[in-house]
Order: sequence, then C-alpha cells, then structure tokens
Amino acid sequence: MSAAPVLVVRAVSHVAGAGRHAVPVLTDVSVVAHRGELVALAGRSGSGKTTLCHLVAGAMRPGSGEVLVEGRPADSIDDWAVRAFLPQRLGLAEELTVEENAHLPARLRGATPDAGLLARLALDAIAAQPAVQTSLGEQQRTGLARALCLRPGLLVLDEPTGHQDDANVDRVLGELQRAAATGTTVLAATHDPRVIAVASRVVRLEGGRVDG
Ligand SMILES: Nc1ncnc2c1ncn2[C@@H]1O[C@H](COP(=O)(O)OP(=O)(O)OP(=O)(O)O)[C@@H](O)[C@H]1O
Repeated sequence: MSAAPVLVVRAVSHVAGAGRHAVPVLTDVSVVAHRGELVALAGRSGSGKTTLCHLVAGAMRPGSGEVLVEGRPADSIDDWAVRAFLPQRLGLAEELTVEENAHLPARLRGATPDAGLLARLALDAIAAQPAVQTSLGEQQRTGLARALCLRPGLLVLDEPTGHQDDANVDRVLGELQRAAATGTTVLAATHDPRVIAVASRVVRLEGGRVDG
C-alpha cells in the first residue's frame, strides 16, 4: 500500500436542490482509499451512496469539504486512465456497437485495449451488436468494460451488479478483484452482499453520514 492515498474525501457535506427544496444529502463524510483497495460503499436506499459516487467521479463539486483523486480535485480530472466511472445511467453511445463502446477510451488515445476483457465479461458473442439492442445487464457489463479499458487508477461504480444474474455477478466481481489485484483502487456503491463479501473494506453510509 503506497503512502499517498489515491482517494481522499475530506469532511464533505453536500446539499441537493435549492431554496425550499434543498435537502442535506451528505454530512461531514470522510473516506480515504489506497492503491489496490476494493472499498464497498454500503448503506440503505437514500443514504447518499450515489451522491458520493458522483462527487468522486467529478460530476459535481461538494458544497463543502474536498474530494481529491491522486491529490487533485475530483472535478478537474477527465482522464479515464486516472479515474473511470460506471454510473447507474450508463451513458453508452447509441450509434456504437458493444465493442466500440467498450474500447472507446482506448481508441480515443490510440491505446490497445485488454484483448480478453470482452470474453471475460461474456460480451464477445455480441461484440458487433449495437449496444442499445442488448439487454440491460449486457449494457451494464459493456459500461464496465469501458470503465476498465485503460486500467484506471481509480474505478468508481454505482451498483455494478444491479442488473446481473448470478453467473454474471461472478464475472463482474472477478473483474473488480482482478483490477484491484493489479493496483486499481475500486469504490463500489452497492446493496449486494456478494460485492460486500469480496471487498477489502466496507464504508457504511447512514442518513448521509459515515456509520461507525
Ligand atoms: N438533486 C436532488 N434533489 C433533491 N434531493 C436529492 C437530489 N439528489 C439526491 N437527493 C436525495 O438525497 C438522498 C440520497 O440520494 P442518493 O441517490 O445519493 O442515495 P443512494 O444511497 O444512492 O440511494 P439508492 O441506493 O436508492 O440508489 C435521497 O434522499 C435523495 O432523495
């Protein structure tokens, strides 16, 4: 484990909405994760997991506190080799095939994608199909392949097994463990006890605060 953490969430509080619709979502949340850790972000529905994922993914800034990835503000990073995100709303490119979506980050920078990844995620047989004509589970695994494509330093996932059957849960978990074993720091928001079982550490949110 390196001395410098890959992810630092320090004293983050965040309010969603504005005016009379303002809702405090996160209160004084701090999380640190080091290279190669697989951290499960657990907690009930509405506890703030997705919001924290979006802050770490740089999709928005915290109201107060700071979120640093490799020492830089999370919202200043757009390099998928540094930080990649698998959101619940997958955001696949509709006009591209499964393989084209999965390899897009590599193609954009002239890198060679991991040749075995599509097969390990049971996507090889449908690689040439338009992504939008595949099942939700297949689309989610395509989004995972896209996120893993450049072997990111930090991988953020929101409910990565949410649309998967048992066999595919095993495939997804295999890839998360493989990524962590090769140095990626993984932060996975989840309700799934199977994800929690393979995590090296569990951070629980309760009502927008870290529990314990
Ligand atoms: N833009 C918003 N405006 C108002 N409230 C919001 C907004 N975004 C999130 N919230 C509220 O913040 C709380 C936490 O939401 P969040 O989606 O982060 O929870 P979660 O733990 O990911 O839930 P789930 O497991 O159901 O996905 C919820 O009560 C939600 O209604």
